[in-house]
Amino acid sequence: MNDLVKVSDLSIRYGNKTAVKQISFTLPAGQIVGLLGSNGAGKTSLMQAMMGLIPYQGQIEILGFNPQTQREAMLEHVCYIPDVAILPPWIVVADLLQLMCGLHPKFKLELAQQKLAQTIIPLNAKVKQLSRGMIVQLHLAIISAIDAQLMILDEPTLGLDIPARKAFYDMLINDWCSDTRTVLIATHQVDEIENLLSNVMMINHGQLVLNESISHLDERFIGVRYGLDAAAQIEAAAPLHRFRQMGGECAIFAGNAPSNIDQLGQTFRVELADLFVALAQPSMEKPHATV
Ligand SMILES: Nc1ncnc2c1ncn2[C@@H]1O[C@H](COP(=O)(O)OP(=O)(O)OP(=O)(O)O)[C@@H](O)[C@H]1O
Repeated sequence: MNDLVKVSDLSIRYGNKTAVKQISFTLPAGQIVGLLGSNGAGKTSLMQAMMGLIPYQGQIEILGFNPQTQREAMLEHVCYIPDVAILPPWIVVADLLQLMCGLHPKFKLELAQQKLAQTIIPLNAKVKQLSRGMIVQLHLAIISAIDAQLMILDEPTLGLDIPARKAFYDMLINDWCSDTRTVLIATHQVDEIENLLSNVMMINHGQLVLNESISHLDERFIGVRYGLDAAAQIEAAAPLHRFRQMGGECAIFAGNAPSNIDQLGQTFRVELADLFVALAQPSMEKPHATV
């Protein structure tokens, strides 16, 4: 498989603080990968290291380039957007497009203009005169006109309302993603991206606690809603996580579900948000959850 990203044994330190601890993973082409983790888990640090913006220990290869020593060449094929919801309010749309030509070598001005022509955004408007939804459309026109192979988005929909967030992801998937491109998205909005992702990575306290394709999650994790009569058996089977939902007790198992789980209660597919909570618990001991 064609791996666009290879990370091995990556650690990131800020003084005495270790933000990312010896993580390894690869990202093949054609994936939409969600990078999930609690506040301070290490998502931004990982992305910044991948972009060669901060020092790190270990190996990172982005499209065959070393981000530390070959950053300029790497950036011709990669697009990193720390926060797409922020554009300078004073800038005129047409000038922004021109600015982008200087900022990214693979920015296709004509393509961005075509995309904008499909919206009601006037080229002579200032960003501050646009509605939030229009600003999202402007961002999307810019992003989808970047002919990169790897897109790295850090909290792309921060501050946007629900329709604008949905529009952002719809257009990202429809207009930018392809079999040869991969996008890595760090977000806290687990629910809204669950159905878009091909893969999910979860970081907890700088460690990679999950790296899995969405299609395989069902094979690895199962949930069960159970009554009081089954509580002792569920507890004895050491679930990864237990929680209450709609007045019922629920448990999540990771590969160690009791063989008679169907008889203990009603089984269900584990949602990413619940898995996230399960794997992001303060306890670092997760005997059944392996990457
Ligand atoms: N420049 C810095 N100097 C010192 N410590 C830092 C610096 N940047 C990040 N950290 C620390 O590294 C850890 C990881 O931070 P990081 O920003 O990568 O997390 P994150 O997962 O992106 O968090 P959030 O979801 O809150 O944005 C945190 O403990 C943070 O305090």
